[in-house]
Amino acid sequence: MAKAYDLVIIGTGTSAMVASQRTAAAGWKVAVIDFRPFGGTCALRGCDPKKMLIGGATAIDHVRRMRGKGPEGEVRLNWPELIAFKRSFTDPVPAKNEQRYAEKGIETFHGRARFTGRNTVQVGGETLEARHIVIAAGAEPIRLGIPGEEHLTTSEDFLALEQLPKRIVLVGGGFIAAEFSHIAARAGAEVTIFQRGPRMLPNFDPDLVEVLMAKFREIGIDVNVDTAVNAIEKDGSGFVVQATSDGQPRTLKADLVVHSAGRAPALESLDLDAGGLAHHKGRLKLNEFLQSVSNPAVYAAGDAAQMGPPLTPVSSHEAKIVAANLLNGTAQTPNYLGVPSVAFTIPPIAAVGLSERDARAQGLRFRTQHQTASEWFTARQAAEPTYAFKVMVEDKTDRILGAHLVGPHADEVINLFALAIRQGITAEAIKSTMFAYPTGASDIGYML
Ligand SMILES: Cc1cc2nc3c(=O)[nH]c(=O)nc-3n(C[C@H](O)[C@H](O)[C@H](O)COP(=O)(O)OP(=O)(O)OC[C@H]3O[C@@H](n4cnc5c(N)ncnc54)[C@H](O)[C@@H]3O)c2cc1C
Ligand SMILES: NC(=O)c1ccc[n+]([C@@H]2O[C@H](COP(=O)([O-])OP(=O)(O)OC[C@H]3O[C@@H](n4cnc5c(N)ncnc54)[C@H](O)[C@@H]3O)[C@@H](O)[C@H]2O)c1
Repeated sequence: MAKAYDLVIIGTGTSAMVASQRTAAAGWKVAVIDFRPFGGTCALRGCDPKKMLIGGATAIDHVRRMRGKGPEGEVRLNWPELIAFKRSFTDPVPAKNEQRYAEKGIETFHGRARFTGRNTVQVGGETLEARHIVIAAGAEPIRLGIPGEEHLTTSEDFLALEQLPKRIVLVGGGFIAAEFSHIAARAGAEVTIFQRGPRMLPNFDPDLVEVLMAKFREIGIDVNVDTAVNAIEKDGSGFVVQATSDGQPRTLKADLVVHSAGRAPALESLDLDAGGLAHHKGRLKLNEFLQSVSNPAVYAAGDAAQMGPPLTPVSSHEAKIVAANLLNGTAQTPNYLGVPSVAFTIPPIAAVGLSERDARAQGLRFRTQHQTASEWFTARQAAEPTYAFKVMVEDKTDRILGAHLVGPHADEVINLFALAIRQGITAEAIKSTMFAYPTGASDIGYML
């Protein structure tokens, strides 16, 4: 006999938590399913544990930058201690999550879910039948289709390493490669990045990435762009990485090879066809309401939906939209205006709104403030010369079209630009705002 629900959600990450709580609060009978410990990527295997490691590495980096300016003596990162500190946060997450679901009357199932019909999913030996199903299954590392890819360490495994090996190769040059390389280099590893694309961090402003690349060089990260990894071979206790760089073969020995070559919606095991769910090239076909185009009972949110950028605040926003559409009728669409993104390198790089290239491609008329600001107080007091910005303001409306920052506090200051872009606050209004001094935000007036 199938168990009956108003809503079954596949996943227990950010999207699932938000959607389940809102619908349960409205009196719906809700169940969530996960085959991993409850809590999802951000809290257990992504943003939060990563930020804890970045915190340790940042402390080391700050002391090193201040050498000869007060702080004295050698500091080094004790990796096992840092990982233990990270675990003090991550270990309690699954039990806390289970408790939150229980308190809200949301039923929980452990196991891999798959569709067996348009309104049914199976988990373990049980069949759950629901008026609606939300796919909040997140993303997983893409398959590279290269020999030896089974030797790759995932981002999940990297964040749980009890010891940090000496020679580390990162395959790919986006968010994960940038962040992990900055952590590992501060911890004393020899780090090499093989990035297939022509530059690192393609989601960020090229001029600011160029400023940040000086930091990669300074801390000894060997960045190879236009370099694709073709094969990974086992070599004793280590590996040999085979790559092609500008058409030339390249070989490198490593103790650890990390997958940082992209993630895609985790849909493979769901049996989408059994659920009557249209899909194309590994993506669900959804309408603007985040609803399946072929089965209106099913919605998706977060990384599994891949409608907006695969970031935690987007997952949360989409889950709110899905919950509203379920509860009040399908009418709301997600709004991706002013979604900030940060790569937590040390220092961080951040972006919100349009890139300069997209603003030009759209034929917009705007002024650009772009400067390397190593001599500004914010940079000097932190002994961090990596400090630059690019901000575009539309001529006609005085609205901010895009803001791009690299340097101390970029990860926090970008939020003020996000607020301005999303709420339509003009450059003049920001300039007339008083910001506490001396803070990262007190530089904003000079960036406009
Ligand atoms: C290393 C790393 C660092 C990141 N750092 C940041 C950051 O700093 N800031 C930021 O905004 N974003 C960051 N992200 C992205 C962010 O973690 C995701 O966008 C977000 O967690 C997605 O949430 P979600 O609810 O859509 O999916 P998830 O949190 O991934 O939840 C999906 C859940 O579904 C489960 N599941 C999958 N398939 C099935 C199935 N068939 N049956 C049952 N359960 C299933 C999975 O086990 C998982 O627990 C990072 C990602 C990674 C990998
Ligand atoms: N701070 C954050 O917000 C944060 C941090 C980590 C991850 N994430 C999320 O997780 C997702 C995945 O991160 P990611 O860094 O794995 O992917 P990414 O999409 O940021 O970068 C992947 C890069 O790998 C390269 N690549 C692909 N195949 C390759 C190969 N065979 N050899 C060499 N290079 C190859 C691509 O050129 C691409 O630039 C991101 O899209 C992001 O949304 C976010």
